[in-house]
Amino acid sequence: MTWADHLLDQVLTPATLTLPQGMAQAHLSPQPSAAPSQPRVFKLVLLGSGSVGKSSLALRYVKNDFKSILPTVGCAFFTKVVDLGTSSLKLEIWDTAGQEKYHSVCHLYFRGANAAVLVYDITRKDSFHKAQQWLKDLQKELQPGEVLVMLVGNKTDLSEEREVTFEEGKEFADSHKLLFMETSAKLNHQVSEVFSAVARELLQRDNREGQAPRGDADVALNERPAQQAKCCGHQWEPPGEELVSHDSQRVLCPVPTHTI
Ligand SMILES: Nc1nc2c(ncn2[C@@H]2O[C@H](COP(=O)(O)OP(=O)(O)OP(=O)(O)O)[C@@H](O)[C@H]2O)c(=O)[nH]1
Repeated sequence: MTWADHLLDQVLTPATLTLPQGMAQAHLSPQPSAAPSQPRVFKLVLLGSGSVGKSSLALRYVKNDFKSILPTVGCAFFTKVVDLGTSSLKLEIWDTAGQEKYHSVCHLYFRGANAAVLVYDITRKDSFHKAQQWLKDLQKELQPGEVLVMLVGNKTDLSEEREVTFEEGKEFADSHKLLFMETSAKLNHQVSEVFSAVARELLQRDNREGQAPRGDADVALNERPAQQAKCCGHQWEPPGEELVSHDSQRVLCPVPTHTI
């Protein structure tokens, strides 16, 4: 049995969906669209190799914290309301597992995304190449322009070990019309700027195109066509009973490994 099969087995067993204590459960019945007074909701997915700092960026942004985190299994889920002055929106941040053994599972999470942040570690060339591979995967599975993509080179505090120059990152981003920034989750350098830039661009696009956002995670997971995905020979459907959604909380979905 491969790791992906093993993970899917866990996903298909509702008993494994242990919810962190003290968190309310939100049932996955279809939700009405957000009322006009509610902030618009956008789904952002973090993609990239293992250990590049995806969870650390999310944790820094949502909780302004930096600490040792176990590798993500499956996906972790955060929400944050972003105040952009004249308007605000709610970002649902899906933090995917970067280890290669979870690669096929991660594809399940970028369905329905409004934005993807491709993260690499500036001290690891291989992670830069992997971010490029993720872009190809996104292009294969999504319509052009369907998802806003930002490239992020993390760990600028380790600049003496740098293997990817700023110019290389910028050049790749420009040639593919991606937003680009370098960050340090450790030093809290440019982290909120990444998410704010994505949020601002999403709002502008949404206003420009007059397109309704896809709604919150609960709704997204109940959209049958998006929900059904073939992976490793399985026809996969999320358990569908429960998903915890709490502002500024990290929730593991669907297979819990650790909570923050
Ligand atoms: N020096 C430095 N270390 C960082 C930074 N961001 C993350 N790290 C460290 O890099 C390691 C991996 O960080 P994670 O946030 O777990 O990486 P990830 O991409 O979520 O990893 P997976 O869950 O395996 O996909 C941890 O030891 C972090 O403390 C950073 O900006 N600078």
